[in-house]
Amino acid sequence: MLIQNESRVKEYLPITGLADFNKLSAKLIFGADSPAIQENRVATVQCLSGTGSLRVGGEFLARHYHERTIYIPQPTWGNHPKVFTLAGLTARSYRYYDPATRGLDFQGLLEDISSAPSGAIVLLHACAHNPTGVDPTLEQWEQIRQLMRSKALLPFFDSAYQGFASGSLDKDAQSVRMFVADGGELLMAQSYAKNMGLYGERVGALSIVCGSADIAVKVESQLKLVIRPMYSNPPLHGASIVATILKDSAMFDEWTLELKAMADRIISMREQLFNALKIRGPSVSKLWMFNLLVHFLLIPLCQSVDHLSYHAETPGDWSHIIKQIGMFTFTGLNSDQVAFMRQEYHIYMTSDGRISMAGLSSRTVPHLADAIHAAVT
Ligand SMILES: Cc1ncc(COP(=O)(O)O)c(CNOCC(=O)O)c1O
Repeated sequence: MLIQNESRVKEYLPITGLADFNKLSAKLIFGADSPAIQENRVATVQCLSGTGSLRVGGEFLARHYHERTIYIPQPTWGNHPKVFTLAGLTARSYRYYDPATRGLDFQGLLEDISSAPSGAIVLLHACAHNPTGVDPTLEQWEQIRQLMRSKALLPFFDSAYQGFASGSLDKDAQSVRMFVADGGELLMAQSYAKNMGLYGERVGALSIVCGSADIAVKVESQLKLVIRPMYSNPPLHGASIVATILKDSAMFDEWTLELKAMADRIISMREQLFNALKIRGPSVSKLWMFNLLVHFLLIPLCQSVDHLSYHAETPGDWSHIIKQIGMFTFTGLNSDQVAFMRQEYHIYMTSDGRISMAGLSSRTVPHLADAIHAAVT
């Protein structure tokens, strides 16, 4: 890979990073025709990957924004609460995942965001929610946008998987672009760790969409005052790789093809795992049978019993595996079942039952399906 500006290979970058990289990153997420970019209302700084972008954004808000509370989805990426708390914000959660359906708790989300104080900050995963793999539909995103704008809540988008979820860079940015299109403000953290495979290069960007070009200039200068004493200026190499690819149409096209192939492979792993589990029969544990008995026999007999909030002890029909999207799947396996699979099948996943679909192959799917089936029956 020929890195442009060879003569600058080891020189410091400015505090805000590689200018080409910043412009191209904003274009990638907001779209080339974004009104915010055309009106120069976007302040973008290169940061140390997604984590660094979130932290710089958090520190900026703690210093300059009137509300210090940030609402974070429950569950979320494990590092989010610490990043924002250490930046000086107060992290609170909003309901996001429904264990019973292994889908979005949309009602709970709306209720919790509605009860946030006016002006509060709300963290939103742009696509491929980590760890659940559950994303709102476009209609639900529109409802979220209307609610947030009506309460003057400040969106802080986190995009660590653009293009990796659906295979389309534009599709995976739709949620963000809906908010930018309404002319409101937002913060946007971008990571190239996954979608460019640049994990260790620590390449990311923070963009703040402002109300005017004049405010964007002021915001950029305040961002420099956050960055300078934190890490002074960002690394050159990774940002040069990204800028070189985004600038060159042939390389960009090659990248989008590779990205789609990676996303399609993950989607195919989901289908293969779902089919492998389906042919192994229903995941019906004894406890699950007992619950069914209680639910359909005993409860109707004693009407006074409140409707038990019924949670399947096991994930049921597994369709959530193909409904969820992106790198991770929230299987619905509990910590005992995860421990069983570790001990008996040497399969390792986080204790909350999250698996990385990228780690699967056609060869390993049958072994995983055997282990899951043994764990839930
Ligand atoms: C939602 C989200 N935001 C931000 C980030 C930060 O990524 P980075 O700082 O590497 O760009 C990540 C990376 N997570 O890593 C995979 C895992 O959960 O084990 C992320 O998932």
